[in-house]
Formats: sequence, C-alpha cells, structure tokens
Amino acid sequence: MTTERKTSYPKFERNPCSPSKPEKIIEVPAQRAPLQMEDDDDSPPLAVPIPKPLETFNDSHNPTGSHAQSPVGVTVITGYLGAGKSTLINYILNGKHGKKIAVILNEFGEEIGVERAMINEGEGGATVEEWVELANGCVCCTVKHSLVQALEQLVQRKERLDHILLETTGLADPAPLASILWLDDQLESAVRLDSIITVVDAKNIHMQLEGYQSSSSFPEAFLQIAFADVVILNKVDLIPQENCGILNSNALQDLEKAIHDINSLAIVIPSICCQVDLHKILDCQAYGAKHLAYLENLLQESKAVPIKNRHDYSVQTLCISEQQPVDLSKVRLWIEDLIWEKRSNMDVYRCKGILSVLNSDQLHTLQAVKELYEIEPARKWNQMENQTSKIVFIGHNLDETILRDSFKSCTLQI
Ligand SMILES: Nc1nc2c(ncn2[C@@H]2O[C@H](COP(=O)(O)OP(=O)(O)OP(=O)(O)O)[C@@H](O)[C@H]2O)c(=O)[nH]1
Repeated sequence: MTTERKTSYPKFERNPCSPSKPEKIIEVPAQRAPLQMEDDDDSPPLAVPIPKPLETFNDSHNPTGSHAQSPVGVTVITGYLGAGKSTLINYILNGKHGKKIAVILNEFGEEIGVERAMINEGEGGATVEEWVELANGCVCCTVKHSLVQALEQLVQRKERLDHILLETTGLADPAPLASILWLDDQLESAVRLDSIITVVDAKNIHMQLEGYQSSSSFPEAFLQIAFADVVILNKVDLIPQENCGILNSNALQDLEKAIHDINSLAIVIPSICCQVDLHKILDCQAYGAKHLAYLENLLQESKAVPIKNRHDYSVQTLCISEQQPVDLSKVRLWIEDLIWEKRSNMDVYRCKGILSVLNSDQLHTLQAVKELYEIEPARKWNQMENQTSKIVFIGHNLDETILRDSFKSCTLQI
C-alpha cells in the first residue's frame, strides 16, 4: 500500500501544559499516543522535529493511496461570555452555502447539553452533521484526547464534511487548541486549523479591557483578541448612538482601534447578531504558508501604531523588518530563545512573518502560537521584489529594540 504523505515541515514546541518546567521537552510520537514528557533528565531543551506518521487517516480510508481530498478546515470560535458565539454558529448553520458542517462544543461539565439546546440546526442551509460535546477541562490535557477522538470520528465519516466549527465555551486561552490542531501530524493530514474567530461584545469590551489595566494577570478578553485571526465586533446596535438613532461611527472606530492596538493582524468585522459575510470567516487558511497572499497582505497592512496614539495596553502588536537576508539556523535559535526562554520576560502569544533567507531563493514563512513554531519555504521570490524579512508579534511585555536588535544578529555569518 502506498503511504504517500502530505508534505509538511517540522514544527517545534515545548510541553504546553508545564510552563513551570521549561526544561522539559515533548515529542509527539509518530503513532497515536498521548503526549509524553521526557522527564528522566534535566538537560537543556532541544528542538525536536515532530516525526511524520507512517499512515494517516486518509491512508487508512483510502486504500488506493490517492489523496485527492484536502484536509477539512476547523474554525475555532471563541469569545467572552455572552458575546454571541452561539448566535454566530446559528447564523453559519442557517446560511445558504450548502456546506456540510459539524459542530464541536467544549462546555463546562455540568452544562453539557445546554449549549446545544441554544443552537438551531440549519433548515435548507448547512446540515449539522454531528454534535460532539466535550467536557470542560484543560484542553491540552484532559480534553485533548476527546477532542482528537471527536475530530477523528468526524473525518472518518463516509460522507465528507466541508467544515468543522469548534466553540470554546468558557475557555480563556485558545492557544492550546491551536497547537493541538496545528501540531498533530496525524490529524493534520485530515483536518487543518483554518482560523480562530473571536466574538467581541461591542458594548462591554472597553470595560473588560480597561478594568484589567492595573492587573498583572490578563483577562480572557485580551488573550482571545490576541490570538484571533478574525474579530467579530458584535452587538454594534448597543453602542450609544448619535442623534436620530444613527450608529456612532467615532465610537465604532475607537473600538476597532482598541482591538488593533492589541492585535493589528486581526481582521475586524462589525456586526449585529453576527450577520457577517461568510466568505470572510470560513476558509481563511490563516495558518497555511500556501495561502501566502493573505499573510503578505496582513504584513503589508500591519503598521506599528505610533506610541502616542496607542491605548496603553500591555498586550500589543509590534512589527520588525530587516533588509539583510537571515541565517535560518540562527533564526531557529533566536525564535526558540524568544518563545521558550521568554527573553527579557517577553511573552509572545502569536507571531507571523516572512523571511528572506541566506542562500535561498525561497520566501519562507514563520508562524508561531505560544511555544510552537514553524518555518517553511512558501514560494520563490520574484526578481523585482523587495526581499525584506518582516515579522509581526502579538504578546505581552514586548520590547521593540530587543526584538529588532536580536533579529538583526541572525543576519551575520560566522
Ligand atoms: N442586542 C444584541 N443582542 C445580541 C446580538 N448578538 C447576540 N445577541 C444576544 O446576546 C445574548 C447572548 O448571545 P449568545 O450567542 O448566546 O452568546 P454566547 O457567546 O454564545 O454566550 P455564552 O455561550 O454564554 O458565552 C443572546 O440573548 C443573543 O440573542 C447583537 O448583535 N445585538
């Protein structure tokens, strides 16, 4: 039997569950098994390429070895309590797009069944092919297994799904979900993380953000915006209106700016009852190097906001660029130092960039979510193109000078 695999580059990560033991590393085994810690020595961290599986889900269901089907996109839907996540799911399911969509709910244990009851299955639009309810728990430990199982079951169905929605009720930090979906090579051949959508309540978001300015721990609202690829700014009907009931555009702009001050890479879509253009939220391919135009556009648009105009949030976006080509092995050490060792106490949540690499005619992309990162060649540079490396960071305590100077050292050849 042919065991052809999807071409993929190794991703690197530390154990996402044990930040207190940063010296430990994990290796995701080629065969399906729970994550395991290598805890038998205290040696410094090593970068461990994640091995390729010998057999993928598609292989086992496709004895001919042909791989015409691309992975099913998974959209993670997150957002503060009551922001409108179920409203969004209802809207998607009832849309006239004819897609077969499955929904996975991650709920608080005692409330299992409640969330499902709030969602109306589509009539004549999408079919709710499957409801899977996951008990509450740390997604990278307790729930990981049931999430992976749920995804396996969904992709093994005879009739193929077009998309999977994963609602993360009560989950503060969507990063572990992203790494499960992004990291698992066996899953990766069958599903792909499409994007993280954060639904924000336009009426309450300022209060949620401002209320925590003096606190050292960050509320869910910050993290959910920081990790978002798309932010749906919902309930704009509740923003105080100008005379005659007209939407106050200044207030709306101020909210969009507040979101972009935290995460300038996110696409912000204002909405009432999450009624948004579905083309903008399904099939974003926010994590794929293959959808490079999307990333390049984002990097193009992502300009650092002048300090004096910024909201004083300590979770923010920074952008650095470098004209000289960089040494790939130095970039690996540099990013590991940054996201594993937390250089100068910087905490990078999300990072996206394009790299001009020494002795390579390929434009490389860099993607990182918390402690997991991936660098891969995406396409050839065009001759007329300005071959500049450009990286955007979203995180806490970011220091632009340190980021710029340390990245510059990746350009020097020994
Ligand atoms: N005024 C107004 N109400 C809205 C809008 N969108 C949703 N709602 C209402 O807000 C309430 C909460 O919406 P849900 O979709 O249940 O929010 P949720 O994020 O799923 O809530 P949890 O699962 O409890 O976190 C419901 O009563 C919705 O009808 C909107 O744009 N404007």
